Formats: sequence, structure tokens, C-alpha cells
Amino acid sequence: MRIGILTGGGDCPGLNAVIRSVVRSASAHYGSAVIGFRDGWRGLLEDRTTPLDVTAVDGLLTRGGTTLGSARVAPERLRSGVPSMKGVLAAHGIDVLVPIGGEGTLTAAHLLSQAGVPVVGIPKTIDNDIDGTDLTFGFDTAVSIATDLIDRLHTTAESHQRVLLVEVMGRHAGWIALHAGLASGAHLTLVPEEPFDVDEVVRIVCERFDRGDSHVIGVVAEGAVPLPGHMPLRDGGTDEFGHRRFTGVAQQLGAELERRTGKEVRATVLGHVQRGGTPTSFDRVLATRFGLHATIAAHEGRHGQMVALRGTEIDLVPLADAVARLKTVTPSRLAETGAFTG
Ligand SMILES: Nc1ncnc2c1ncn2[C@@H]1O[C@H](COP(=O)(O)OP(=O)(O)O)[C@@H](O)[C@H]1O
Ligand SMILES: O=P(O)(O)OC[C@H]1O[C@](O)(COP(=O)(O)O)[C@@H](O)[C@@H]1O
Ligand SMILES: [Mg+2]
Repeated sequence: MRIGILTGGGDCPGLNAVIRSVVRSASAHYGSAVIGFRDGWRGLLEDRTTPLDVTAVDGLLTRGGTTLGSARVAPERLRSGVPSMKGVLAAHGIDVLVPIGGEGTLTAAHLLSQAGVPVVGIPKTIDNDIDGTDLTFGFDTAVSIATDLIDRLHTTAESHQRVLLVEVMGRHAGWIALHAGLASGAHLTLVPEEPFDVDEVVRIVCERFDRGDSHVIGVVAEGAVPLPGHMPLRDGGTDEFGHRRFTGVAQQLGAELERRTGKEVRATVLGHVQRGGTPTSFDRVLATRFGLHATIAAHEGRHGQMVALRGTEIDLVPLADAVARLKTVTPSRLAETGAFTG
């Protein structure tokens, strides 16, 4: 068998570990070949490939990023390119395509699957917002990095009796904010799922200082928004791929808090450092298991599926179900922060 593989969307730690796992398991268990398409869907549209054998994936387990490269392509270009992508796959004799990506890449994978291409998807994203799987790889690493950095912000905030707002990634889902906030003892966590009440944030800040606490740490997901009418938030419009452009919610909320509380506020945007570097051992294991089970599914003819973590086992879920909705933070998970807020 010949397997095609590509990595799409934002990179994350563990992508290289999956590539290695697919190549190693395809070779060891089935004697199958793996061909990589470069830069996500763009490489498939433009017929840019790289052969992947066991030697080529040597050392990839621990390396961050993706050796195949990743890129975004306007969804319209992708939809109109389905016939030519099928042509490229046929020309390379690809039996099964294994796209590794977030909800966007997996939506495109579903599109190809519906067009008759045998596909087995693998969910990646630091955002952990893919439905049908308990976790995506990359998330644990991002939370670990964010937690470590927030721990460091506690000490400098204490020294200066400041409010420190930490902006973490999370476009539609606040999983990183929720977990990094709980892990680092944040006093306040704001997520995209629940527009925040600025009066309530002001109250929490004032209360902490009034009772003699030295500082405030607030974790703010980049996609968090205020309740309508509470404070202005600049509109950045959308980019060419349909993604909302963020304008720095932590910094804007910080200015509002300084004005209303009289306290010194600093905003720190963690940004792409959350996506860089080597994966945690948890993500290495999850990525390796996803790669192995995707390879098995590909050889067993279980197509139109995505590998998924359910409890401790790796399962398959229909791609159609996985991309039907995003997995966002539930009100009950958010309510768990209540006892630790303020
Ligand atoms: N609705 C869609 N239909 C077809 N292709 C899509 C769709 N959404 C995303 N894609 C393709 O998948 C790529 C990656 O999606 P994106 O949302 O940027 O990242 P991720 O896969 O990490 O969620 C996009 O650049 C685009 O080529
Ligand atoms: O690197 P870019 O293109 O600025 O994208 C940033 C976005 O990508 C992410 O890091 C990961 O999102 P995806 O996994 O969906 O690509 C988001 O948290 C963030 O909003
Ligand atoms: Mg995504």
C-alpha cells in the first residue's frame, strides 16, 4: 500500500511524532510506503511531494513543528481543486490519504472523503477543540508551556502589586486558558465561550487588593470578548482564510482596568511560544498512538474516519461527526473555576 500524508493548519508539537509513527508502523507492520505532501493542502494541489522512509523520520519523535511544512489555503481554492487533487493522488498511486490537522484540515479531509478519496484523519491542535476525541495532541504541551510562564508572572506581579493579564491562544475554545489557569492558580479566567462582565472583573480585582492580596493574575483567551456594551474591543476584521483577526483583548481590558481600578496593569501575550519546541511525553505518546492506529485503519479499509482518544483507548469516529461542531468549554467545566476565582 502507498499512504499519502500531510499536515495542515497551525503547527503544533507532536506533528513530527505522528509522521514518524505512520512511517514506522506502515513499514514495520505492512511493508507499506509513505509519501509526504509538502505544506498541507497546498502541496497536494501543486503536486509537491517528499518520500518518507524510516531513515527520513529518524529523530522526529522529539522535534517540534512539522518536517512536511504547513500552510493555509483559501477554502474556495481547495473546494474547486478536488478533481486536480484526486488526479495527483492517482498519479502517485496513493491508496489512502492521512491528513493531520485541526477542524479546518479535517473539514477538507471530509470533503475529499465525500468525493470518493479513502481518507483517515488525525486530529491535532493546541486548541483541543476537535469534537469526538477527548484530547488532541499539542494541547498538553501548550498548557505546560503556558503554566510555566504564568508561574513566572506570579512572582513579578507580587513584587510590584500589579494586575497581570496573560493572553493565551484559543480562537473559539478556551481550553488552554481553562487548564493553564487552573494549573497556575490564576485568580480570573476569561474564555471565548462566555462573554465577560467587565464590572465583575473590576470587582474581583478591587476585592483582592482590598483584602490585602498582593497581586492579580488573569488568564485571557485571545478569543474572549466583553459582554455587549461593557467596553469597546477593536474589530480586526477577518483574514483571507476567513479567520477573525485578533486585536489584543488582554491589552485593551488592561487599559480599562487601570482606568477603573487605579491599579497598575500589564498585559503579556504568550503567542506562538505556546506552539513551539519539543512535545511533552504525554503528547509524544498520544501522537505515536494516533499515527499507529491511523495506519492500521488505513490498511483495514476503515476510511472516512478520524482516530480519536476515548478514555485511555484509541477509537475511530466518522469524519462527518468530528467536523460537525467544535468542542468548546462547557458551562460546567467553566463553573469549576468558581472556587478559585478572586
Ligand atoms: N470549510 C472548509 N472547506 C474546505 N477547506 C477548508 C475549510 N476550512 C479549512 N479548510 C482548509 O484547511 C486548511 C487548514 O484549516 P485551518 O482552519 O487554517 O487550520 P486547522 O486545520 O488547524 O483548523 C485551510 O487553509 C483550508 O485550506
Ligand atoms: O499561527 P497563526 O496563523 O497566526 O494562527 C494562530 C491560531 O492558530 C492556533 O495556534 C491553532 O489553531 P489551529 O490548530 O486550528 O490551526 C490558534 O490557537 C491560534 O488562534
Ligand atoms: Mg482550528
